[in-house]
Amino acid sequence: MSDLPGIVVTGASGRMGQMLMRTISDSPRARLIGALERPGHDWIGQDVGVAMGGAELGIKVTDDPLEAFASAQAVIDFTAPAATVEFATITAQARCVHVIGTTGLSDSDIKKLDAAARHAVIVRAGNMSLGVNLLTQLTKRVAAALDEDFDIEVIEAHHNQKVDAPSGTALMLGEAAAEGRGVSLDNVSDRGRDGITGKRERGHIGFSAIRGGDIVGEHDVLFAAPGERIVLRHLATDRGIFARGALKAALWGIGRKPGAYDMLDVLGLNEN
Ligand SMILES: NC(=O)C1=CN([C@@H]2O[C@H](COP(=O)(O)OP(=O)(O)OC[C@H]3O[C@@H](n4cnc5c(N)ncnc54)[C@H](OP(=O)(O)O)[C@@H]3O)[C@@H](O)[C@H]2O)C=CC1
Ligand SMILES: O=C(O)C1=N[C@H](C(=O)O)C[C@H](O)C1
Repeated sequence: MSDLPGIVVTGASGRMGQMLMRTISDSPRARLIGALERPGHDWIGQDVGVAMGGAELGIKVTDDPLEAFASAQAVIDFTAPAATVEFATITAQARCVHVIGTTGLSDSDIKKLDAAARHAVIVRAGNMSLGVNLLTQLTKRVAAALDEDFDIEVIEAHHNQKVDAPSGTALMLGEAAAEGRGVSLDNVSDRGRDGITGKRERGHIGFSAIRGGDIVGEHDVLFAAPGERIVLRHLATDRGIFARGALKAALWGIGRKPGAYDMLDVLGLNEN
């Protein structure tokens, strides 16, 4: 039996679930030991390799998180807010690393995750790619360097199956811009403009969301002033960037002290 760290993937049949399982199975540094789906899903009881249309992997998809997490060193979770909050109480009991890519979490969900992080390592980010995490640092620096003559707008585009808006990444970029300006995003955020909205307020940070086709994920941070514009842009063309980031986070978290971490910690980009 291999002594590589054992990893469980939740939301196994999802776009990210399948990408994660392929990434882990191909990695020389980790092994896939479990795959979880919701009760009643067609994949329950099937071999996960076969369910994905490939060769047998010797792992049956389960709907029992307690059983699946018991022997895992890490759980990688890209599902939905209610599921992620439920899983966090179980990963905390099992003392395994919980890597969370799920977006659309409410403030109250995040409070519950922070409570679980008192007992277990949680690494959470709305985007696990190196490029976006670097872009948050650039956004913060540009926002700090410019005054409020520059209106900041975050524009994102995603596939037509995405259920939350603004995207987790757009919110990370908005937070970074607000931090650079020394303000709280909650006080300056403009979301979902429609109708007679009145003029744009100086100092506010706007968000716009496009949904269509199979767009993997595109984000612009626009700094617009009279006579000039700066655009910081990230284009994701392959979900492998998120899966590789999540696996890196899982391996980084093993053996670390309990706490709430993000990808800046994992990538060594944290300036604080
Ligand atoms: N942080 C990052 O880098 C990234 C984050 N994401 C985020 O990850 C999440 C998933 O995205 P994506 O893979 O595209 O979405 P999908 O809808 O393709 O996959 C989500 C999966 O989770 C499953 N699921 C939901 N609830 C449960 C549950 N209680 N138990 C087990 N499985 C459950 C769903 O099952 P069912 O279909 O039956 O509901 C589905 O298979 C989203 O929040 C997205 O924004 C995505 C890409 C990158
Ligand atoms: O749902 C997606 O697909 C993505 N979600 C994340 C987000 O909300 O920012 C990350 C990435 O953009 C893809």
